[in-house]
Amino acid sequence: MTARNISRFWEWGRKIICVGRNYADHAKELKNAIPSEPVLFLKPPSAYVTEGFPILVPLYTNNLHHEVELGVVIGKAGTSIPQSDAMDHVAGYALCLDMTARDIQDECKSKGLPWTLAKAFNTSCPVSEFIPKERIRDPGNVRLWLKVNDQLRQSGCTAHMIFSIPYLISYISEVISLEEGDLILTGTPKGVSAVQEHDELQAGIEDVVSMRFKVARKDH
Ligand SMILES: O=C([O-])CC(=O)C(=O)O
Ligand SMILES: [Mg+2]
Repeated sequence: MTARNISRFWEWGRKIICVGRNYADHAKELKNAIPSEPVLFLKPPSAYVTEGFPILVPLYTNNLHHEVELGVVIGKAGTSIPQSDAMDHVAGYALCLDMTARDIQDECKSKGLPWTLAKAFNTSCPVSEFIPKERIRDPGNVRLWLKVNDQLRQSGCTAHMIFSIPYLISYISEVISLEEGDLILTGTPKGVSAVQEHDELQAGIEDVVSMRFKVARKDH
């Protein structure tokens, strides 16, 4: 058996831990309160999709949104990681989309139900190629952007995260042990909007990476 390569972390079957409402401008656009503690939810590894494959719109939504986010790939396992050691547990990054069935999420919110159907469906986590840690010197200060059919929809800077990457690693690992190959999605800045079948999404991290995905309707 060949050694597993972290640059294909999405094939490892590890956890995807997502942080919600980590940018005040996005919390505001959806009329949510600014959180005093991180809001967490999970996606299963079956949510991964890589370039060359389409993002599939679930049959039960009429309002699928894009959310561009910086993903942090864990390279060293840990529990109760202190903030001061947190960056030693990072192998690298990936640009990610947290695809969200907004109509279903709104329904879940109003009924007090979990967001699984809104956030965790197949292809709900498109990812870029793996970005080795050295290629982003300051992950707390990079610009993320997303275009739909060449129109800029999201442009935000990770400097505006409410909770920093070291804080998130420490906070999450207190509750959920982190393992090599896990991915943390750090939340989206403002500008989320609906996508339709045949749309093309392009997203990037300035000077570091860009990626492209088509949207397709799931077959019955
Ligand atoms: O659905 C939401 O608004 C929460 C979320 O994932 C984010 O803020 O990135
Ligand atoms: Mg999100």
